[in-house]
Amino acid sequence: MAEIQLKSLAHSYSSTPSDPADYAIRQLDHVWERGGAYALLGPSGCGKSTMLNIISGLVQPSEGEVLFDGRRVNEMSPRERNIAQVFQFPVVYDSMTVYDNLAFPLKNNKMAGSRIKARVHEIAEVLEIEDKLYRKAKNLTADEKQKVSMGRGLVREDVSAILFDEPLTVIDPQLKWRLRRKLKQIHEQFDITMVYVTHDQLEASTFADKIAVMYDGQIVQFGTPTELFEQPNHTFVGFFIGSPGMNLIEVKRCAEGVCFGTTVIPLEPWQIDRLELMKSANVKVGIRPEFVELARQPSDDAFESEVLDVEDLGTYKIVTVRLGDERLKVRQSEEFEVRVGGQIYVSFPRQWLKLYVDEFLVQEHQ
Ligand SMILES: Nc1ncnc2c1ncn2[C@@H]1O[C@H](COP(=O)(O)OP(=O)(O)OP(=O)(O)O)[C@@H](O)[C@H]1O
Repeated sequence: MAEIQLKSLAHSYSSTPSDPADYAIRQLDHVWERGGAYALLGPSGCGKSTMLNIISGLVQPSEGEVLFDGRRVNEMSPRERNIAQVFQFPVVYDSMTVYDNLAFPLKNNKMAGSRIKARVHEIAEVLEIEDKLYRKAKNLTADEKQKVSMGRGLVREDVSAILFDEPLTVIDPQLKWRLRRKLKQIHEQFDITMVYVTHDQLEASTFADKIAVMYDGQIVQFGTPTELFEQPNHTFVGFFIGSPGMNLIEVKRCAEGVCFGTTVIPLEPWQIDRLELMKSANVKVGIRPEFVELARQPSDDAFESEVLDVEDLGTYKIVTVRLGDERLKVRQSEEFEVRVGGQIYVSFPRQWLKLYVDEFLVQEHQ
């Protein structure tokens, strides 16, 4: 397994890129550490597959370097890089048995017969396809074929990394959860560098120790699921992670902090200091629905608002309130009694109120 470093990497599918929008990957530096379990999370078209294909060597980056353990691999073929890649749809040899499909990459590497047998059985057991080993792949269901496809990647002990490109798309929803857990277990057992591409936050956080969130060809944040939730570095991370996503309000500077309409939101002194140094007019505040507080009685730091909607989700409620012209989502416990059309008082605990300038988080220590 290897540490994978992307150095000043950028990629455009156009031969004459002239502005940032022509790039599928905008210039970035990133390190996937040796043995880590990572997810690459982002919406359709943000550049996830392009990044994976650059790592595996299927795509040559137009700028920058790919280094495995410090060694440049740009000129190396996928085979020379020794990367296993599992795609969205199964890649199996239909006419071969499951056993032969799994043994194929090992035979290619001239592994001894007895070791091949042991390894194929080990992986088949982990993936729960031992009873299918001597069936022809063409007779398997789509789920089973994808398990074989994953097994073909996992079976190789010597790989630099395993890259998964939305591997559970064809898998039945019931099985998806189990397979995700399985992959995590396999990672713990074999300690291989794994990068898992997905647009599903749940899939990313069950599999990965750290998640790289991609947006518009950039990695906007690389952190643990908790960091992405509690301290989103970019408004996109706030919006994309969480259900519902972060409340984001466009604001203007004013004496005590920032304001929208007649609502003034006080800021911490360090936030005011930082804001003074920044010229941009693109200023937002963000707060997650989980951290907004609601009360039936007024208080000094609460704003009067109207309840627009209550969505009961069984174990909790999502309350929509109107504050000025803004609509905010608030997550409340099932027991919290609230009536549509009623008055309610909203407050924003300071530690959870985030300030964004040009979509990036303003931090105390930058
Ligand atoms: N072979 C190609 N030629 C030209 N443009 C491409 C090619 N492959 C991808 N793109 C473009 O590059 C951008 C990034 O695509 P990419 O497939 O890497 O994103 P993604 O995040 O993996 O999306 P998805 O989840 O839909 O697969 C998109 O605008 C896409 O249209």
